[in-house]
Amino acid sequence: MDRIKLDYSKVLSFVGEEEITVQREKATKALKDLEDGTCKGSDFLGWLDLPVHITDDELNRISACANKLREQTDVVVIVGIGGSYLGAKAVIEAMSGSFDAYSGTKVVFAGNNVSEDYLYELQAFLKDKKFGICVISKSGTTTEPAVAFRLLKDQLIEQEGVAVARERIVAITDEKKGALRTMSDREGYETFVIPDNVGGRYSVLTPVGLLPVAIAGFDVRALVKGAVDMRAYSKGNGAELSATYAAVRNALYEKGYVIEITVNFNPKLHYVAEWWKQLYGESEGKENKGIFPASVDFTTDLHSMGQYIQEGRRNLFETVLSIDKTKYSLQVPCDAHDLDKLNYLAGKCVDEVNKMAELGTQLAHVDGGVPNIRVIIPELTEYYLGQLFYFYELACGISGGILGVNTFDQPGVEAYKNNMFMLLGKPGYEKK
Ligand SMILES: O=P(O)(O)OC[C@H]1O[C@H](O)[C@H](O)[C@@H](O)[C@@H]1O
Repeated sequence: MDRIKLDYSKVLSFVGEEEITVQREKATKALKDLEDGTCKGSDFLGWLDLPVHITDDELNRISACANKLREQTDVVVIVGIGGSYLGAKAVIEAMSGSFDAYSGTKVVFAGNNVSEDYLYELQAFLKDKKFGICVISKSGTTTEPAVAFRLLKDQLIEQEGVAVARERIVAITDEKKGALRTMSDREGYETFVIPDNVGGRYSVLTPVGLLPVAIAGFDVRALVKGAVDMRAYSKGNGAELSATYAAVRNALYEKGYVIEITVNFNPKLHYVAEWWKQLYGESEGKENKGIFPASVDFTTDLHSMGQYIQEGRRNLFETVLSIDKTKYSLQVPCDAHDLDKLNYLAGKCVDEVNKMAELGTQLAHVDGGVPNIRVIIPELTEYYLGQLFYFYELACGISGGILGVNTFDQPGVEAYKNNMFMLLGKPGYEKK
Protein backbone atom coordinates (compact mmCIF):
# COMPACT_ATOMS: atom_id res chain seq x y z
CA MET A 1 0.00 0.00 0.00
CA ASP A 2 1.02 3.54 -0.70
CA ARG A 3 1.00 6.34 1.85
CA ILE A 4 -0.13 9.91 2.26
CA LYS A 5 2.64 12.39 1.53
CA LEU A 6 3.38 15.99 2.37
CA ASP A 7 4.95 18.62 0.11
CA TYR A 8 5.85 21.94 1.71
CA SER A 9 8.29 23.16 -0.94
CA LYS A 10 5.90 26.01 -1.77
CA VAL A 11 6.17 27.57 1.68
CA LEU A 12 9.94 27.95 1.55
CA SER A 13 9.87 31.37 -0.05
CA PHE A 14 7.82 32.55 2.95
CA VAL A 15 9.55 30.77 5.84
CA GLY A 16 13.10 29.45 5.80
CA GLU A 17 14.14 25.91 6.72
CA GLU A 18 15.81 27.36 9.84
CA GLU A 19 12.47 28.77 11.03
CA ILE A 20 10.85 25.42 10.39
CA THR A 21 13.67 23.70 12.28
CA VAL A 22 12.89 25.82 15.35
CA GLN A 23 9.29 24.58 15.22
CA ARG A 24 10.44 21.04 14.44
CA GLU A 25 12.34 20.96 17.72
CA LYS A 26 9.19 22.06 19.53
CA ALA A 27 7.26 19.41 17.58
CA THR A 28 9.65 16.69 18.73
CA LYS A 29 9.08 17.74 22.34
CA ALA A 30 5.31 17.97 21.84
CA LEU A 31 5.24 14.48 20.28
CA LYS A 32 7.22 13.07 23.19
CA ASP A 33 4.81 14.70 25.65
CA LEU A 34 1.92 13.06 23.81
CA GLU A 35 3.55 9.63 23.71
CA ASP A 36 4.63 9.90 27.37
CA GLY A 37 1.21 11.18 28.44
CA THR A 38 2.71 14.28 30.02
CA CYS A 39 1.02 16.93 27.84
CA LYS A 40 -1.85 19.17 28.94
CA GLY A 41 -5.19 17.35 28.80
CA SER A 42 -3.50 13.96 29.03
CA ASP A 43 -6.78 12.38 30.20
CA PHE A 44 -7.88 12.51 26.57
CA LEU A 45 -5.11 10.63 24.80
CA GLY A 46 -7.14 7.49 24.09
CA TRP A 47 -7.09 8.28 20.36
CA LEU A 48 -3.31 7.79 20.16
CA ASP A 49 -3.47 4.00 20.14
CA LEU A 50 -7.17 3.68 19.45
CA PRO A 51 -6.91 2.18 15.93
CA VAL A 52 -4.58 -0.56 17.18
CA HIS A 53 -6.88 -1.46 20.04
CA ILE A 54 -10.03 -1.95 17.96
CA THR A 55 -10.72 -5.68 18.16
CA ASP A 56 -12.24 -8.01 15.61
CA ASP A 57 -15.11 -8.63 18.03
CA GLU A 58 -15.92 -4.91 18.12
CA LEU A 59 -15.82 -4.65 14.33
CA ASN A 60 -18.03 -7.74 14.05
CA ARG A 61 -20.55 -6.24 16.45
CA ILE A 62 -20.57 -3.00 14.49
CA SER A 63 -21.09 -4.89 11.21
CA ALA A 64 -23.86 -7.04 12.70
CA CYS A 65 -25.74 -4.01 14.02
CA ALA A 66 -25.29 -2.15 10.72
CA ASN A 67 -26.51 -5.14 8.71
CA LYS A 68 -29.54 -5.55 10.93
CA LEU A 69 -30.51 -1.91 10.46
CA ARG A 70 -29.88 -2.11 6.71
CA GLU A 71 -32.17 -5.13 6.46
CA GLN A 72 -34.94 -3.71 8.63
CA THR A 73 -35.05 -0.18 7.25
CA ASP A 74 -35.03 1.94 4.11
CA VAL A 75 -33.26 4.82 5.80
CA VAL A 76 -31.34 5.41 9.02
CA VAL A 77 -31.14 8.85 10.60
CA ILE A 78 -27.77 9.60 12.19
CA VAL A 79 -28.47 12.04 15.02
CA GLY A 80 -25.46 13.95 16.35
CA ILE A 81 -23.47 17.17 16.18
CA GLY A 82 -19.78 18.20 16.11
CA GLY A 83 -17.52 15.22 16.72
CA SER A 84 -20.61 13.05 16.94
CA TYR A 85 -21.33 13.45 13.24
CA LEU A 86 -18.56 15.11 11.22
CA GLY A 87 -16.24 12.10 10.90
CA ALA A 88 -19.01 9.79 9.68
CA LYS A 89 -20.37 12.48 7.39
CA ALA A 90 -16.86 13.04 5.96
CA VAL A 91 -16.37 9.35 5.10
CA ILE A 92 -19.89 8.83 3.77
CA GLU A 93 -19.73 11.92 1.54
CA ALA A 94 -16.27 10.99 0.30
CA MET A 95 -17.23 7.41 -0.54
CA SER A 96 -20.78 7.88 -1.87
CA GLY A 97 -21.59 8.37 -5.51
CA SER A 98 -22.33 12.06 -6.15
CA PHE A 99 -25.93 11.30 -7.13
CA ASP A 100 -26.72 8.55 -4.63
CA ALA A 101 -29.04 10.96 -2.85
CA TYR A 102 -31.29 10.84 -5.90
CA SER A 103 -31.45 7.07 -6.08
CA GLY A 104 -32.41 6.52 -2.45
CA THR A 105 -29.79 6.83 0.24
CA LYS A 106 -29.59 4.67 3.34
CA VAL A 107 -28.31 7.35 5.66
CA VAL A 108 -29.44 10.90 6.45
CA PHE A 109 -28.29 13.25 9.21
CA ALA A 110 -30.14 15.24 11.88
CA GLY A 111 -29.43 16.86 15.22
CA ASN A 112 -26.63 18.99 13.77
CA ASN A 113 -28.84 22.09 13.76
CA VAL A 114 -32.05 23.27 15.38
CA SER A 115 -33.80 24.39 12.24
CA GLU A 116 -37.52 23.81 12.56
CA ASP A 117 -37.90 23.64 8.78
CA TYR A 118 -35.14 21.04 8.47
CA LEU A 119 -36.76 18.85 11.10
CA TYR A 120 -40.22 19.30 9.64
CA GLU A 121 -38.98 18.33 6.18
CA LEU A 122 -37.11 15.35 7.60
CA GLN A 123 -40.23 14.12 9.35
CA ALA A 124 -42.21 14.53 6.13
CA PHE A 125 -39.52 12.57 4.26
CA LEU A 126 -39.64 9.76 6.83
CA LYS A 127 -43.41 9.54 6.87
CA ASP A 128 -44.46 6.07 5.73
CA LYS A 129 -40.81 4.99 5.35
CA LYS A 130 -39.26 2.17 7.33
CA PHE A 131 -36.61 4.10 9.24
CA GLY A 132 -34.17 3.61 12.11
CA ILE A 133 -32.26 6.01 14.36
CA CYS A 134 -28.61 5.99 15.34
CA VAL A 135 -28.35 8.61 18.08
CA ILE A 136 -24.85 9.73 19.05
CA SER A 137 -23.85 11.96 21.95
CA LYS A 138 -20.83 11.56 24.16
CA SER A 139 -22.19 13.76 26.92
CA GLY A 140 -25.72 12.58 26.25
CA THR A 141 -27.02 16.06 27.00
CA THR A 142 -26.37 18.15 23.87
CA THR A 143 -29.46 20.17 22.94
CA GLU A 144 -29.46 19.83 19.13
CA PRO A 145 -29.40 16.02 18.95
CA ALA A 146 -31.68 15.73 21.99
CA VAL A 147 -34.40 17.83 20.31
CA ALA A 148 -34.11 15.88 17.05
CA PHE A 149 -34.09 12.53 18.82
CA ARG A 150 -37.19 13.34 20.84
CA LEU A 151 -39.11 14.22 17.66
CA LEU A 152 -37.84 11.25 15.66
CA LYS A 153 -38.36 8.74 18.45
CA ASP A 154 -41.98 9.85 18.83
CA GLN A 155 -42.48 9.58 15.08
CA LEU A 156 -40.96 6.11 14.98
CA ILE A 157 -43.16 4.90 17.85
CA GLU A 158 -46.20 6.39 16.16
CA GLN A 159 -45.38 4.73 12.83
CA GLU A 160 -44.22 1.34 14.11
CA GLY A 161 -45.18 0.92 17.77
CA VAL A 162 -42.95 0.81 20.85
CA ALA A 163 -41.48 -2.68 20.35
CA VAL A 164 -40.32 -2.14 16.75
CA ALA A 165 -39.03 1.35 17.59
CA ARG A 166 -36.87 -0.16 20.33
CA GLU A 167 -35.36 -2.57 17.81
CA ARG A 168 -34.59 0.22 15.36
CA ILE A 169 -32.88 2.64 17.77
CA VAL A 170 -29.17 2.37 18.50
CA ALA A 171 -27.39 4.75 20.85
CA ILE A 172 -23.69 5.61 21.00
CA THR A 173 -22.80 7.36 24.24
CA ASP A 174 -20.82 7.26 27.47
CA GLU A 175 -20.51 3.90 29.21
CA LYS A 176 -22.09 5.07 32.45
CA LYS A 177 -23.28 8.66 32.54
CA GLY A 178 -25.54 11.13 30.73
CA ALA A 179 -29.21 11.29 29.83
CA LEU A 180 -28.80 9.17 26.70
CA ARG A 181 -27.18 6.36 28.70
CA THR A 182 -30.01 6.44 31.27
CA MET A 183 -32.67 6.49 28.56
CA SER A 184 -31.00 3.68 26.57
CA ASP A 185 -30.73 1.44 29.62
CA ARG A 186 -34.34 2.10 30.55
CA GLU A 187 -35.67 1.48 27.03
CA GLY A 188 -33.32 -1.39 26.24
CA TYR A 189 -31.74 0.14 23.13
CA GLU A 190 -28.63 -1.48 21.75
CA THR A 191 -25.70 0.72 22.71
CA PHE A 192 -22.08 1.32 21.77
CA VAL A 193 -19.61 3.16 23.98
CA ILE A 194 -17.47 6.24 23.32
CA PRO A 195 -14.39 5.71 25.49
CA ASP A 196 -13.94 8.22 28.30
CA ASN A 197 -10.44 9.14 27.17
CA VAL A 198 -11.41 10.02 23.58
CA GLY A 199 -12.86 13.49 22.95
CA GLY A 200 -15.68 13.96 20.45
CA ARG A 201 -13.52 15.45 17.69
CA TYR A 202 -11.08 12.53 18.01
CA SER A 203 -13.82 9.88 17.94
CA VAL A 204 -14.13 9.07 14.23
CA LEU A 205 -12.46 5.67 14.72
CA THR A 206 -14.78 4.67 17.58
CA PRO A 207 -18.35 3.43 16.96
CA VAL A 208 -19.23 7.16 16.56
CA GLY A 209 -17.71 7.11 13.09
CA LEU A 210 -17.59 3.41 12.37
CA LEU A 211 -21.24 2.46 12.91
CA PRO A 212 -22.76 5.12 10.60
CA VAL A 213 -20.12 4.34 7.96
CA ALA A 214 -20.99 0.63 8.20
CA ILE A 215 -24.71 1.42 8.01
CA ALA A 216 -24.02 3.40 4.83
CA GLY A 217 -22.38 0.26 3.45
CA PHE A 218 -18.72 1.31 3.42
CA ASP A 219 -15.65 -0.62 4.47
CA VAL A 220 -14.90 0.16 8.11
CA ARG A 221 -12.16 -2.46 8.27
CA ALA A 222 -10.23 -0.66 5.51
CA LEU A 223 -10.78 2.66 7.32
CA VAL A 224 -9.38 1.22 10.55
CA LYS A 225 -6.51 -0.49 8.68
CA GLY A 226 -5.47 2.86 7.19
CA ALA A 227 -5.34 4.39 10.66
CA VAL A 228 -3.52 1.35 12.11
CA ASP A 229 -0.88 1.59 9.38
CA MET A 230 -0.45 5.31 9.98
CA ARG A 231 -0.14 4.71 13.71
CA ALA A 232 2.51 2.04 13.11
CA TYR A 233 4.32 4.38 10.71
CA SER A 234 4.23 7.20 13.26
CA LYS A 235 6.01 5.04 15.84
CA GLY A 236 9.17 5.23 13.77
CA ASN A 237 10.52 7.87 11.41
CA GLY A 238 7.01 8.28 10.08
CA ALA A 239 6.07 10.62 12.93
CA GLU A 240 7.94 13.12 10.75
CA LEU A 241 4.91 13.38 8.52
CA SER A 242 2.57 14.78 11.19
CA ALA A 243 5.39 16.59 12.99
CA THR A 244 6.46 18.35 9.79
CA TYR A 245 2.94 19.53 8.99
CA ALA A 246 2.59 20.81 12.58
CA ALA A 247 6.00 22.51 12.44
CA VAL A 248 5.42 24.15 9.05
CA ARG A 249 2.00 25.56 9.95
CA ASN A 250 3.38 26.92 13.24
CA ALA A 251 6.35 28.50 11.46
CA LEU A 252 3.84 30.22 9.17
CA TYR A 253 1.68 31.24 12.15
CA GLU A 254 4.68 32.86 13.83
CA LYS A 255 5.12 34.98 10.70
CA GLY A 256 1.56 36.26 10.73
CA TYR A 257 -0.15 33.65 8.56
CA VAL A 258 -3.01 33.16 10.98
CA ILE A 259 -5.59 31.58 8.66
CA GLU A 260 -5.20 28.12 7.16
CA ILE A 261 -7.48 27.27 4.27
CA THR A 262 -7.91 23.59 3.52
CA VAL A 263 -8.52 23.28 -0.19
CA ASN A 264 -9.95 20.44 -2.23
CA PHE A 265 -10.37 19.93 -5.95
CA ASN A 266 -12.98 17.20 -5.46
CA PRO A 267 -16.30 18.11 -3.83
CA LYS A 268 -16.36 14.72 -2.13
CA LEU A 269 -13.76 16.09 0.29
CA HIS A 270 -15.97 18.94 1.43
CA TYR A 271 -16.84 17.27 4.73
CA VAL A 272 -13.30 16.04 5.33
CA ALA A 273 -12.48 19.74 5.57
CA GLU A 274 -15.46 20.28 7.89
CA TRP A 275 -14.17 17.48 10.12
CA TRP A 276 -10.68 19.02 10.02
CA LYS A 277 -12.09 22.44 10.96
CA GLN A 278 -13.65 21.10 14.14
CA LEU A 279 -10.51 19.15 15.00
CA TYR A 280 -8.19 22.14 14.66
CA GLY A 281 -10.62 24.92 15.61
CA GLU A 282 -11.65 23.40 18.94
CA SER A 283 -8.17 22.12 19.69
CA GLU A 284 -6.16 25.27 19.05
CA GLY A 285 -8.50 28.24 19.23
CA LYS A 286 -8.09 29.24 22.86
CA GLU A 287 -6.22 31.66 25.14
CA ASN A 288 -6.58 34.22 22.30
CA LYS A 289 -4.30 32.10 20.13
CA GLY A 290 -4.49 29.64 17.27
CA ILE A 291 -4.67 29.41 13.50
CA PHE A 292 -8.19 30.02 12.17
CA PRO A 293 -9.18 26.95 10.12
CA ALA A 294 -11.16 27.69 6.96
CA SER A 295 -11.93 25.69 3.82
CA VAL A 296 -12.85 26.08 0.18
CA ASP A 297 -13.97 23.74 -2.62
CA PHE A 298 -12.07 24.40 -5.85
CA THR A 299 -12.51 25.01 -8.67
CA THR A 300 -16.04 26.05 -7.55
CA ASP A 301 -14.83 28.65 -5.05
CA LEU A 302 -12.12 29.99 -7.35
CA HIS A 303 -15.06 31.81 -8.90
CA SER A 304 -15.97 33.40 -5.57
CA MET A 305 -13.26 33.22 -2.89
CA GLY A 306 -10.44 33.00 -5.42
CA GLN A 307 -10.21 36.78 -5.73
CA TYR A 308 -9.68 37.27 -1.98
CA ILE A 309 -7.14 34.49 -1.74
CA GLN A 310 -5.19 35.92 -4.68
CA GLU A 311 -5.20 39.58 -3.63
CA GLY A 312 -6.77 40.12 -0.21
CA ARG A 313 -5.01 40.46 3.17
CA ARG A 314 -1.80 38.44 3.22
CA ASN A 315 -2.41 36.53 6.43
CA LEU A 316 -3.49 33.20 5.00
CA PHE A 317 -1.96 29.99 3.74
CA GLU A 318 -3.41 27.01 1.96
CA THR A 319 -3.21 23.28 2.50
CA VAL A 320 -4.37 21.46 -0.61
CA LEU A 321 -5.80 17.96 -0.33
CA SER A 322 -4.60 16.57 -3.62
CA ILE A 323 -5.92 13.20 -4.82
CA ASP A 324 -3.49 11.42 -7.13
CA LYS A 325 -5.80 9.00 -8.93
CA THR A 326 -9.44 9.30 -9.88
CA LYS A 327 -11.86 6.40 -9.51
CA TYR A 328 -13.25 6.68 -13.04
CA SER A 329 -11.93 7.88 -16.37
CA LEU A 330 -13.66 10.33 -18.70
CA GLN A 331 -12.22 12.16 -21.71
CA VAL A 332 -13.21 15.52 -23.15
CA PRO A 333 -14.88 14.76 -26.51
CA CYS A 334 -13.93 16.31 -29.85
CA ASP A 335 -16.54 18.54 -31.48
CA ALA A 336 -16.73 19.05 -35.25
CA HIS A 337 -17.65 22.74 -34.98
CA ASP A 338 -15.47 23.58 -31.94
CA LEU A 339 -17.57 26.66 -31.23
CA ASP A 340 -16.54 26.58 -27.59
CA LYS A 341 -12.86 26.34 -28.66
CA LEU A 342 -12.35 23.33 -26.43
CA ASN A 343 -10.91 20.99 -29.04
CA TYR A 344 -7.42 21.65 -27.69
CA LEU A 345 -8.56 19.55 -24.73
CA ALA A 346 -10.16 16.79 -26.79
CA GLY A 347 -8.95 13.35 -25.76
CA LYS A 348 -7.58 14.61 -22.44
CA CYS A 349 -8.98 13.19 -19.23
CA VAL A 350 -11.14 15.60 -17.22
CA ASP A 351 -8.77 15.00 -14.31
CA GLU A 352 -5.88 16.36 -16.36
CA VAL A 353 -7.82 19.63 -16.64
CA ASN A 354 -8.48 19.50 -12.90
CA LYS A 355 -4.81 18.81 -12.09
CA MET A 356 -3.67 21.72 -14.25
CA ALA A 357 -6.24 23.91 -12.50
CA GLU A 358 -4.69 22.75 -9.23
CA LEU A 359 -1.13 23.46 -10.32
CA GLY A 360 -2.07 26.74 -11.98
CA THR A 361 -3.88 27.84 -8.82
CA GLN A 362 -0.97 26.86 -6.62
CA LEU A 363 1.49 28.86 -8.71
CA ALA A 364 -0.81 31.88 -8.89
CA HIS A 365 -1.51 31.87 -5.14
CA VAL A 366 2.15 31.43 -4.23
CA ASP A 367 2.96 34.34 -6.57
CA GLY A 368 0.22 36.31 -4.88
CA GLY A 369 1.76 35.77 -1.42
CA VAL A 370 -0.09 32.69 -0.18
CA PRO A 371 2.15 29.88 1.13
CA ASN A 372 1.00 26.49 -0.07
CA ILE A 373 1.25 23.03 1.51
CA ARG A 374 0.08 19.89 -0.29
CA VAL A 375 -1.22 16.74 1.35
CA ILE A 376 -1.10 14.09 -1.34
CA ILE A 377 -3.65 11.28 -1.09
CA PRO A 378 -3.00 8.34 -3.45
CA GLU A 379 -6.71 7.53 -3.99
CA LEU A 380 -10.03 8.37 -2.41
CA THR A 381 -10.70 5.12 -0.52
CA GLU A 382 -11.65 4.19 3.02
CA TYR A 383 -8.07 3.01 3.59
CA TYR A 384 -6.47 6.35 2.73
CA LEU A 385 -9.15 8.25 4.66
CA GLY A 386 -8.10 6.19 7.70
CA GLN A 387 -4.51 7.25 7.11
CA LEU A 388 -5.54 10.86 6.63
CA PHE A 389 -7.60 10.98 9.85
CA TYR A 390 -4.75 9.60 11.92
CA PHE A 391 -2.20 11.86 10.24
CA TYR A 392 -4.32 14.92 11.04
CA GLU A 393 -5.15 13.82 14.60
CA LEU A 394 -1.52 13.28 15.50
CA ALA A 395 -0.46 16.53 13.82
CA CYS A 396 -3.15 18.36 15.79
CA GLY A 397 -1.91 16.93 19.08
CA ILE A 398 1.62 18.04 18.17
CA SER A 399 0.53 21.45 16.91
CA GLY A 400 -1.48 22.21 20.06
CA GLY A 401 1.59 21.23 22.07
CA ILE A 402 3.77 23.65 20.07
CA LEU A 403 1.20 26.40 20.68
CA GLY A 404 1.18 25.60 24.40
CA VAL A 405 -2.57 25.14 24.78
CA ASN A 406 -4.60 22.24 26.16
CA THR A 407 -5.45 20.64 22.81
CA PHE A 408 -8.14 18.42 24.23
CA ASP A 409 -10.63 20.72 25.95
CA GLN A 410 -13.14 23.18 24.50
CA PRO A 411 -14.19 25.53 27.32
CA GLY A 412 -15.28 28.26 24.91
CA VAL A 413 -18.15 26.21 23.49
CA GLU A 414 -20.12 26.58 26.72
CA ALA A 415 -20.64 30.35 26.43
CA TYR A 416 -23.37 30.22 23.80
CA LYS A 417 -25.01 27.26 25.48
CA ASN A 418 -25.31 29.09 28.81
CA ASN A 419 -26.92 32.09 27.12
CA MET A 420 -29.29 29.90 25.12
CA PHE A 421 -30.35 27.96 28.22
CA MET A 422 -30.88 31.20 30.15
CA LEU A 423 -32.94 32.69 27.29
CA LEU A 424 -35.02 29.53 27.00
CA GLY A 425 -35.66 29.42 30.76
CA LYS A 426 -33.92 26.12 31.47
CA PRO A 427 -34.20 25.40 35.20
CA GLY A 428 -30.99 26.32 36.99
CA TYR A 429 -29.96 28.99 34.47
CA GLU A 430 -32.24 31.83 35.59
CA LYS A 431 -29.59 33.73 37.56
CA LYS A 432 -27.11 33.74 34.64
O1 LIG B 1 -21.25 14.14 21.58
P1 LIG B 1 -21.80 15.31 22.30
O2 LIG B 1 -21.52 15.25 23.77
O3 LIG B 1 -23.26 15.48 22.01
O4 LIG B 1 -21.05 16.59 21.80
C1 LIG B 1 -21.14 17.05 20.49
C2 LIG B 1 -20.23 18.25 20.26
O5 LIG B 1 -20.73 19.37 20.96
C3 LIG B 1 -19.98 20.04 21.94
O6 LIG B 1 -20.56 21.26 22.21
C4 LIG B 1 -18.50 20.15 21.68
O7 LIG B 1 -18.07 21.44 21.39
C5 LIG B 1 -17.98 19.22 20.60
O8 LIG B 1 -16.64 18.95 20.84
C6 LIG B 1 -18.77 17.96 20.57
O9 LIG B 1 -18.24 17.09 19.58
